[in-house]
Amino acid sequence: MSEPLVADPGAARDGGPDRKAVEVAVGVLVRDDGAFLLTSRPEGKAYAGYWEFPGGKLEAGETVEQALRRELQEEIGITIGAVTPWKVELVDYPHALVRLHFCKVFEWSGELQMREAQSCAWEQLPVAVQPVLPGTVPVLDWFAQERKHSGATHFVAAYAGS
Ligand SMILES: Nc1nc2c([nH]c(=O)n2[C@@H]2O[C@H](COP(=O)(O)OP(=O)(O)OP(=O)(O)O)[C@@H](O)[C@H]2O)c(=O)[nH]1
Repeated sequence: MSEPLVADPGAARDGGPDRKAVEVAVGVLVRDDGAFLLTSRPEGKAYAGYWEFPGGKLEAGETVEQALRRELQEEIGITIGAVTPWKVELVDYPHALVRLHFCKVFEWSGELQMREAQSCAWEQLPVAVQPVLPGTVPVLDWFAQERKHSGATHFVAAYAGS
């Protein structure tokens, strides 16, 4: 009998026995005109300068909704209303295996304040800011499907090296 290629298929799917997925709550804020909010990752974090949807890791004992409320208050200074779970995506980065819980948010109060010195942009498809974080790209595809948008969803920076 041949050896199984994978001793624990579940572990392999999650990136290996030592790689437990980090749960992340991500907020997709959508304005009445359909524009959605992207923020740039602050200096000092992995993928600094890449554009993403605001959010962050769940702390011990938190639900996705609780984490999202806390993160959006901490990072961009707003108090969110109802949270609508949208999609869940597992992304295997060199620095981490993350499970992204994308939630739509249509109501919030307070002025946007970039408390971690990020930049922010209200975007439509195709997204004008770049580079976009790899884990963000599928979200743009989901928007494209919902909105029957064809063509590019974002732009990829040309190689600037010599
Ligand atoms: N917030 C956010 N994180 C994302 C997105 N897409 C994506 O792959 N990620 C990944 O999910 C993880 C979120 O971690 P984070 O660093 O933003 O969370 P955090 O604020 O709790 O971080 P900290 O503990 O370093 O302060 C990162 O590995 C990030 O690369 C996204 O659209 N938004």
